[in-house]
Amino acid sequence: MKKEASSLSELGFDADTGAGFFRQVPSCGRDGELTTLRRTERLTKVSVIGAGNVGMAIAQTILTQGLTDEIALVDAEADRVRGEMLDLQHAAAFLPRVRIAAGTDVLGLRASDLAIITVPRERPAASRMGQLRRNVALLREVVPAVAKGSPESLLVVVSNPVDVLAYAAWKLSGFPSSRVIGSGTDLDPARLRCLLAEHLGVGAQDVQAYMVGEHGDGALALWSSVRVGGMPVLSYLQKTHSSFDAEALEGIRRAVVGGAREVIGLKGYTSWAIGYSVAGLARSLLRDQRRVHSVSVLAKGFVPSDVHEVFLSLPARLGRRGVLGVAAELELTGDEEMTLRRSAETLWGYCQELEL
Ligand SMILES: NC(=O)c1ccc[n+]([C@@H]2O[C@H](COP(=O)([O-])OP(=O)(O)OC[C@H]3O[C@@H](n4cnc5c(N)ncnc54)[C@H](O)[C@@H]3O)[C@@H](O)[C@H]2O)c1
Repeated sequence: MKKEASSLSELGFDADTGAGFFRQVPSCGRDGELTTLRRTERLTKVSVIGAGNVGMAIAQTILTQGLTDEIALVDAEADRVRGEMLDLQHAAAFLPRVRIAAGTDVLGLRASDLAIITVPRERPAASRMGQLRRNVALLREVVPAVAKGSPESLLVVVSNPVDVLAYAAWKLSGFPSSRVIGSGTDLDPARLRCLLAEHLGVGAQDVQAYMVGEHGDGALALWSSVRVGGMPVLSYLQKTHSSFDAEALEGIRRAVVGGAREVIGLKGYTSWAIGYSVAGLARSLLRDQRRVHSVSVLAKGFVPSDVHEVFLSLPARLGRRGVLGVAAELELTGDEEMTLRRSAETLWGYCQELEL
């Protein structure tokens, strides 16, 4: 495919960066000399590895929310990633200045503050373990390269199965666990919040709800955390709904965790909601917001289990240095505690088989 120029220097103009267009201020270094900038002047860089449906939804949400000065896209498909870069650059013309670059080589990535992993493509496999081995084989290429080029970076893993892949990324990066996060169940309560917001006639942002555990079918709703304006929603539903029981709650939970499957069945993939979820994580991390998100973190010592080193979603405080803390106590029923323990043990089985 014929490539059009993406910069004036590609059309034969000297690289200028405004040197002649503006008069130089004596005390200020030349544009482009980013390595000489003091720490307080340094720009923020987010890298997105995998410029598919999910990677691009994340990149565009981060762009429109003004969370970074630079976005680097990496994808194995050269035309696709260049097309996405150009499209996003044109979109950026409507927004405050952000540099957008793209390439096919993860090894070319340098000095990211946050690297977001959304590879590979989800493809059916004969078994869950088969799929895991295939995905981990790819992470073996990608993660060490990211860690080499951006040794101080925070790492957010979005690829599924996210809990096991976050564990793999932690092992393969050699980073402290506080700098490796799986997007986990941050997204999972979105549908619960939408359903409750509609039922109660409020905005979904006013519905506070957390889910924990394994992302997907095994996610547990922390019912006691579901509140609107500080009011407990569960006791309200109990009072107003005649056949309200554990089964009704499980029905809601299943509808919530099945939400993504329904979207995939209808449009082939999910993108917008995960885009907003991960942009929210990026904001908390890069802007040191110290907000609490339910994300996949090293759960050692935090879940009722003897097994070690699994990544599971728990409410965690996120800031510029990554995971700053994990919920010390969860209000779980005996059954929920059992489910969490079972998830931890199953995930640990997979992690051990991967021999990382
Ligand atoms: N955690 C969550 O809540 C959540 C939600 C949605 C999707 N996902 C996961 O996100 C992942 C991506 O989904 P998608 O719909 O964007 O898939 P996609 O196929 O649209 O995008 C994947 C991209 O990865 C690229 N890629 C593959 N191998 C590569 C390599 N070696 N180097 C660089 N790029 C490579 C492909 O070219 C493709 O563009 C899947 O694992 C999916 O399950 C997670």
